[in-house]
This record gives sequence, structure tokens and C-alpha cells, in this order.
Amino acid sequence: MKQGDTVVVATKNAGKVKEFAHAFGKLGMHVVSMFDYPKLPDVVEDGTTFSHNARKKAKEVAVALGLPVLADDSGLEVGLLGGEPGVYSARYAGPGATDALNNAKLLSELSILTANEGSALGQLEDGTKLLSPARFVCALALFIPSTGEFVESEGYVEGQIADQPHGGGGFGYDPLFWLPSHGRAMAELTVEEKQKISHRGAALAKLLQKLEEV
Ligand SMILES: O=c1nc[nH]c2c1ncn2[C@H]1C[C@H](O)[C@@H](COP(=O)(O)OP(=O)(O)OP(=O)(O)O)O1
Ligand SMILES: [Mg+2]
Repeated sequence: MKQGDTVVVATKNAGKVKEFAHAFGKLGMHVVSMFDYPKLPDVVEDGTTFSHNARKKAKEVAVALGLPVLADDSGLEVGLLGGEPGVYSARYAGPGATDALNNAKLLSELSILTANEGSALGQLEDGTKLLSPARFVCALALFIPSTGEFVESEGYVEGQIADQPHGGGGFGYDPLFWLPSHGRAMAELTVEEKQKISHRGAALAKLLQKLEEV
């Protein structure tokens, strides 16, 4: 990947597209996504790991297009829920899940577990309770059809689940993902700030490092 290149990202998530466009834009590259290839069939995400699903999304689209393709499979692992929703993060609330329904499901599951415990992790000045440690995970896979090879990386960011949303930025679980070290929720960060600390930003930095070494 070099300046002037177009990077194909196998995603239909507008939030991811925005973050990748920002990151690659700074490097002089242009991002296209599955919104630009509406006729390609959806990839079935039936892997048991983030990495498995990222490889599957990248390879199926790369083979269909005959181009190198990058894919992102990511999600939220919540301590008190034994790592759930994990690879099921996008479908946590069931068929027809939306970010809003997934966030509501997360809070209802956690409220059952934390109802009698006061607030284990503490409370913010506005009364928000912090319910559980959590982390975001991002697996990236680039499939190169001409060589049949994958380049892969993973990134993580640790935080805590808040019982009330904060901020209007980001996507997915960002409004509930509290960053104690920043005193803000992920959805209160700009794209640039999120990039610097997020699971996706970390995974992308590692992937670019690996590509330079090739
Ligand atoms: O930075 C993030 N901030 C908040 N939430 C996030 C983030 N990163 C992943 N998530 C959540 C959203 C979704 O519930 C799941 C990803 O599921 P995942 O299958 O990888 O993505 P997706 O289905 O939305 O789009 P696509 O598969 O087309 O790339 O984890
Ligand atoms: Mg998906």
C-alpha cells in the first residue's frame, strides 16, 4: 500500500468506513467499501474468532474482485459477561439488531448481574455507574489474491461499561464505553482522537508496520 493507492475495505459499516477513510487519507490513500460494490453478496460471518471472520470477509471479496482487500472483524468483550458479546457483538440483540438495540441489551444483561452490588467500579460525577471492565478487539486481515497470502494484525483497548450513554460520535457500543484514563466515553472522542487509542487504530498501525517489513 502506497500513496495514491485505492484501498478496498470489505465492510458495510459506515462507522468503520469513516475511520479507515480518515487513517488512509492521512497517508494519501483513498478508501472504497462495500457501499461502492452493492452487488457483491454479503459474507456469512460464521467464524468462532475475530481473526477467522476477518480472513473470511477479506478473501471472499478479494477473490470476487481480483484485488487485495482489507477486512475488519471487531467487537466488545465484557468482563462480567464472561467475554460476551465477543464475535456476536453485531447481532447481540438478535435478528434485526441495531446499535441502539445492542446497547440496550448490554445494559439489561449487566443490570441483572449488578443490581445488588451497588457500583463495583465506581461512579461518575453525573451519577453514571461503571458496571464492568470491558475491551474492544479488532482483527484486521488483508488478502492478496495474486500471492494467496494474508497479512493480519489485532488491536485492543481497555475500558469500562457505563450505565448511561455519553457522546454522539463513533458508532456501535462507543457511547457506553468509558475510558477511565481519559475521563470520557469513546463516543466523546473525535475520529482523530479515537484513532490514536482505539483497537482499530492499534491494529491498523501494526498492519502497516508489517506491510513495510514485507
Ligand atoms: O470501534 C468500535 N466502537 C463501537 N463499537 C464497535 C467498534 N468496533 C466494533 N464495534 C461493535 C459494533 C458491532 O456491533 C460489532 C462489529 O461487528 P462486525 O461484524 O465486525 O462489523 P459490522 O457487521 O458492523 O460490519 P462489517 O462486518 O460489514 O465490517 O462490534
Ligand atoms: Mg459484520
